[in-house]
Amino acid sequence: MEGFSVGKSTMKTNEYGLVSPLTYGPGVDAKIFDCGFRHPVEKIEMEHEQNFDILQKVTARRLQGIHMPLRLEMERRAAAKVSRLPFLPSSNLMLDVLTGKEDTLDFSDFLGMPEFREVSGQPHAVVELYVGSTKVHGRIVPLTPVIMDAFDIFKKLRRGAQFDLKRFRDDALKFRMVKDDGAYERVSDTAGIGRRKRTVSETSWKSVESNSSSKFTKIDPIEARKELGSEDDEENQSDFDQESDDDNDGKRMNSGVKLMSGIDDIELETERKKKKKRARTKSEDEKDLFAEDAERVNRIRNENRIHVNGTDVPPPIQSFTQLVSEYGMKDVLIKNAADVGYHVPTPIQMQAIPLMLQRRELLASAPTGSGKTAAFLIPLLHHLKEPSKKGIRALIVAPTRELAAQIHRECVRLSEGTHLRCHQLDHIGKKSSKAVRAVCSSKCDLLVCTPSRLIYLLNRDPCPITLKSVEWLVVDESDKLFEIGTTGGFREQLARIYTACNAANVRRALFSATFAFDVEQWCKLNLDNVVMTSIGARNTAVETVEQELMFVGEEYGKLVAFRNMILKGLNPPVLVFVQSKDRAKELFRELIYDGINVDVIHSDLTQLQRDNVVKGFRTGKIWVLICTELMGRGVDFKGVNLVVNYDFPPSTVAYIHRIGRTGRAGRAGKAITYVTQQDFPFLRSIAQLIKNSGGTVPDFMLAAPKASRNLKNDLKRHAPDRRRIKTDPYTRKELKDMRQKAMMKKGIKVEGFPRKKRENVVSGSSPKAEKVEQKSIPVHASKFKRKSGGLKQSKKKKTSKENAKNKPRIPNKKLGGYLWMCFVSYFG
Ligand SMILES: Nc1ncnc2c1ncn2[C@@H]1O[C@H](COP(=O)(O)OP(=O)(O)OP(=O)(O)O)[C@@H](O)[C@H]1O
Repeated sequence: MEGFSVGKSTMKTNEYGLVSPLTYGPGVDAKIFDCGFRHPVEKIEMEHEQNFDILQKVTARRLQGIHMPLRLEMERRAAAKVSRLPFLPSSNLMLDVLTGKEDTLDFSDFLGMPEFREVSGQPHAVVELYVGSTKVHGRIVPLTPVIMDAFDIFKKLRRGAQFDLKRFRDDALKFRMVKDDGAYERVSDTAGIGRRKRTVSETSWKSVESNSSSKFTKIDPIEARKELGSEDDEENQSDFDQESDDDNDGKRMNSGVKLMSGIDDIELETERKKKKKRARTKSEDEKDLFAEDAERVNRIRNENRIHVNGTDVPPPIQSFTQLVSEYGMKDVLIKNAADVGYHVPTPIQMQAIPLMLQRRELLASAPTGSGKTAAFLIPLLHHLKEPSKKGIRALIVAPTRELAAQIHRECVRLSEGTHLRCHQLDHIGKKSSKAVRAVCSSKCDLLVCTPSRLIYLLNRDPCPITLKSVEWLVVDESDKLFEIGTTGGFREQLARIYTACNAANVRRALFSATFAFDVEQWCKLNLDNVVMTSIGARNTAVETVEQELMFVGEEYGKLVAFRNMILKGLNPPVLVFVQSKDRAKELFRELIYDGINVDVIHSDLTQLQRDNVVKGFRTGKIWVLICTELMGRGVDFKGVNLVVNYDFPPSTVAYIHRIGRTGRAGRAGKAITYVTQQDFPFLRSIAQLIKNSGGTVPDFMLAAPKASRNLKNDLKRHAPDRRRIKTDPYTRKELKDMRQKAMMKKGIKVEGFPRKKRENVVSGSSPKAEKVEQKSIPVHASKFKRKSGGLKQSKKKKTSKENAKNKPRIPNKKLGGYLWMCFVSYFG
């Protein structure tokens, strides 16, 4: 690595000895090109001087990860005399721009066809370019002092390029590249432009006369070739030969001069033509190869339904072993992947892995269960290489603890034998876990966590954790983490984490099964040359799942339908989604006596209880797991056969994720969604989604009215009120509560509901608060309070007369009838 200063900034050359231009000056638009491709990698409009920094940043990034040399093309390339861009291995060359004044700008890389010019009495290879709107000439000079004259530079620059001698005839004449009489003379002297070497053409056409066709001195071509010098030299000049030959042909035709005489000359000519043909086929071959390659890449992408949006996207891989040969990945990682059962990459892995290996920032979306976890873990483990004392270098954020635990498990399996330390931030409290201690003492290379836990640590004073050495920030279920919740949501937490990862070289990758518009916009604005990749159509349900919408009438119809399904025969494991933890508990109480192994998971359970339930479900001890949205995303239970949406999902996105718990990794699965009258306003979008993914949906469902945006947003914020899941008789208290609730909903004022907080006359606090207080206050004080009678007074029994007076009317006959029906059906 060699460092040098260009203009105001200092840059380092990479292994190819390349540095991209830094100093173009305000008002010049520049495009950076990757030489393998013709798409501009970046376009920077340089309006201010600060923009140099942007260009420098972009360039620095490119130098880190790109395996191919960079090219820079002036925006006004059309104005330059270039028909085909020469491949420019510009190591050791720089462009000295001659502005006519004293100031000189330095360029280390440029594109343009050089001409020969006399600069300060010396011949130089010069290119024409623009600085701002001013046309200037740049002199190509060696960057470090080496013995290189203008011709050497010229030769080097024009390798692979067409050189138009006709066009640059004046220059060619000036530097005696052609003869005044029209015949061309080849200049192959490496010592200086003025010295000439006799060439085959020269020796053959020793005497060229404008209007004579007879006076030729015959020269032995073999001798001539000997004179010409080494074979190597000739090879180097092949392009030149070709062009000068072209021109020679033209000249000869024009002037009507016969240039050849004798068999040897003919032989020589045939040989030259053959050579020319060979050279042509070579360049054509190259072109064909490039076209073929592009076609092959497109074919692979089409076959796997890979869509990419971004510049300079590497081709997808087709096998994991390709990673070893093309990216130098350690065998152990490939072996670990094979041990886990990953032999062929899934489409998202095919494209996301090479992107991340090239340190590209990306937003990836692929169907549920398509292997996104490995798609980011494999390149992360490759980048981390081996344990380091720097601290956390890769951070993975996931919305739920269960998902974080799952990612951590997979990470541990894939990193076996690498000695990398992967941890999950799980238990934080007085008794911090081993993982937390490791994280706090920088003995962690890769950390998986939920945002809240990380924020908890970051908010501590003194902060026990640093994210300054994070090189990769991966956000799984990115659209969920971008959600703005009622209490601030994940977005704020994510923003905090994002700003805490402030290393200069940090890269970010966002993954999800669903694409959200705001995430996409954010990525475009904030990520560096982001690539967006998606598999198949965006925001669609996974195709391996058979989907069904079942109309069940009213709320109680759901339980009937579920029991019917059990009677017909259940194919466990089954996941049942309800909208809230209360409803999860209710359904659990209903099903527990039905003779099936059922359990429930929700956020009210302790961590240990949640872990045990998940474990039980994974090991097959639990057949039916009732859960909330908590398990809706990311969690990978192998072989779930059926997903039941007991409560209608709040959005199509939630639906996609919920039903994605089945039909994973190409397996088949089934999803049933119960629809009640109440769900009709939200039915249409999901019905349409099912239809689009090949499912059958009754027409009346497709014709359901469209929900307004407000209604949809409301549904996202608050789950709809649903009747309780219950078949055993209601207690008197429950009945009363239900009646009152129904009346409240209709806007009828009900006395005593919701029950007013009974205030203590003395303290002004509620009895509950008082109880807590009483525990902490001294005995004598509590005695005093009780004696004061505040509480007793409020508990004073009402007379039957008062009760009758206060008894609310029951305007809802329907509800009464329904309750009566429940009562009769249960006891009858
Ligand atoms: N290359 C592969 N070959 C075979 N199986 C794979 C491969 N990659 C991943 N899997 C398996 O596919 C299943 C789903 O993977 P993963 O959990 O990463 O999916 P996902 O795309 O993250 O899903 P979700 O969107 O639901 O989070 C896992 O059981 C995993 O072991």
